[in-house]
Amino acid sequence: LWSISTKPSQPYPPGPKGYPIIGNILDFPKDGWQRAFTAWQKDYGDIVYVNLMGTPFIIINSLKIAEDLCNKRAAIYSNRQKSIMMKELMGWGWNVGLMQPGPEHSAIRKIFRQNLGPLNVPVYDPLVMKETERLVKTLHKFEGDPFEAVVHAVGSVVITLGYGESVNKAHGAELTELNHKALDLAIWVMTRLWLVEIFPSMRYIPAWVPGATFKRIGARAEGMSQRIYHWPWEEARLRYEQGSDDPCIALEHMKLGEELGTAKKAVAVMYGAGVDTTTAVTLNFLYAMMLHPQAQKKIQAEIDQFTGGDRLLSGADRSDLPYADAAWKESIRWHAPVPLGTPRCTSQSDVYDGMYIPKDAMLWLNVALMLRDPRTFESPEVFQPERWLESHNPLVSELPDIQNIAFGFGTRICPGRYLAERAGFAFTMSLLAAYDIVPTGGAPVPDWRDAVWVENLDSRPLDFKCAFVPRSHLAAHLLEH
Ligand code: HEM
Repeated sequence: LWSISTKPSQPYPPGPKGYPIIGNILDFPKDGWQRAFTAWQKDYGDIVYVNLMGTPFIIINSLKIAEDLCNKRAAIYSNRQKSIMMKELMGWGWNVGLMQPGPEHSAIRKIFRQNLGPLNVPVYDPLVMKETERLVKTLHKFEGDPFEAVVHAVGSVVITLGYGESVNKAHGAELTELNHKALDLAIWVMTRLWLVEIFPSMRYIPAWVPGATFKRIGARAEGMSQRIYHWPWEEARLRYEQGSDDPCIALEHMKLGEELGTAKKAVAVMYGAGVDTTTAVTLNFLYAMMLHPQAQKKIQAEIDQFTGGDRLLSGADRSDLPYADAAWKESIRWHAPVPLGTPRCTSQSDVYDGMYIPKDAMLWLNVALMLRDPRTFESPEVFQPERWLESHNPLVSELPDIQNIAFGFGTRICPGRYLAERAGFAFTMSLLAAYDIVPTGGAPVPDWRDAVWVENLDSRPLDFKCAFVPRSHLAAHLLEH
């Protein structure tokens, strides 16, 4: 009776048929969600509905629909999932990425706008360049997976920016390890279905009850998430009280003595939200370079002509390097660093194009598909920086802004996007200024059609290895000084 009386008058969006009660549980992929969602687009179209034991999932496969819902109807489509597992049991409630819109979310976004907005981010160039130089030196004649070196560079920028250089020096390595352990667990939890989300009263089951593994996972995660939240802030506060003047976002707010709780939440989320993502975008670019030596050569020629080949590149140089700028954009388009964005949730029911979207539906934005959509990009599977240059593509002004897709939409768009792009550009272009990026052991360049990436919330090349072969005196010169 309940099901008949609550049946909407409009149809749900199309999707796999499913079964009574369990819905589409049997159709739903255990992993590789982005690939499965993309395959469903062929069968069901740009908006797909699946029901997982009462939890509705809406999958958006087109940029126009994503913009219509997340930008034009932001009041309905800007919530996050009310995850009992993540927020209550695992202690991530302080994480702005999981908060519902409201005064606290807006106050934290304001802190990000002030500190990570496009006008302020260039202020951090000296810090970014210090880490760029260290990265270039670390990778001198290196052969293998550059992941560790890149994570270290991005992590140092983010921790120093948030808590100051002395906290990074003293605790950076430990903080990095803690964040990675906590995030690995959080991502594992977020990409699985938990019965406690469907039957919320299960959260009161004591942890010792056989089968209550979710409670034991929650307790383990809570210890880590609370330590990420409190410990580095307390370290920064200690230094502030001892009279340190180590510039960072935490210290600025301590000096002002206001919004401390809000600033603490803003700074605490920066590592988790910013490091793996910025590392992914940097590695994806290096991978694209290894697979496309012609594009690599063109960037290097442009850099050499601009700098004379004797200095590193910063974000400030981007406007003077049109081909490098185009290649950077193209690498984000070619492989989305966060292929499914961060899922949203509807705050109320809605009707879109005659289709019924229920309240509390989870909205998955298939960003990777939007960036390779043949309706928007010609030959989307081909890595082609020229598509972003007016000299080669007279229709360039009709292409969408890559930032407004890869970094999300509307009021929840990534607040770290300017920092991520500025640091990523400096790292990658400086590496190209110093090195040729080639396969290890003199192997031939693999066919780009065989490129594979890790399928996770953020996505980087799978089993990536390359060699950094000095191509100028730049790296040797840096190592001497
Ligand atoms: C290439 C690097 C990055 C990518 C691809 C990326 C991507 C994203 C995406 C797709 C979202 C979800 C947006 C939405 O729901 O529409 C997001 C949210 C977020 N990002 Fe980033 N991000 C990156 C780097 C960073 C950095 C460096 C920081 C901070 C230092 C950061 C902080 C955040 C925060 C706090 C949120 C949550 C915003 C909210 O829910 O209101 N991100 N990011």
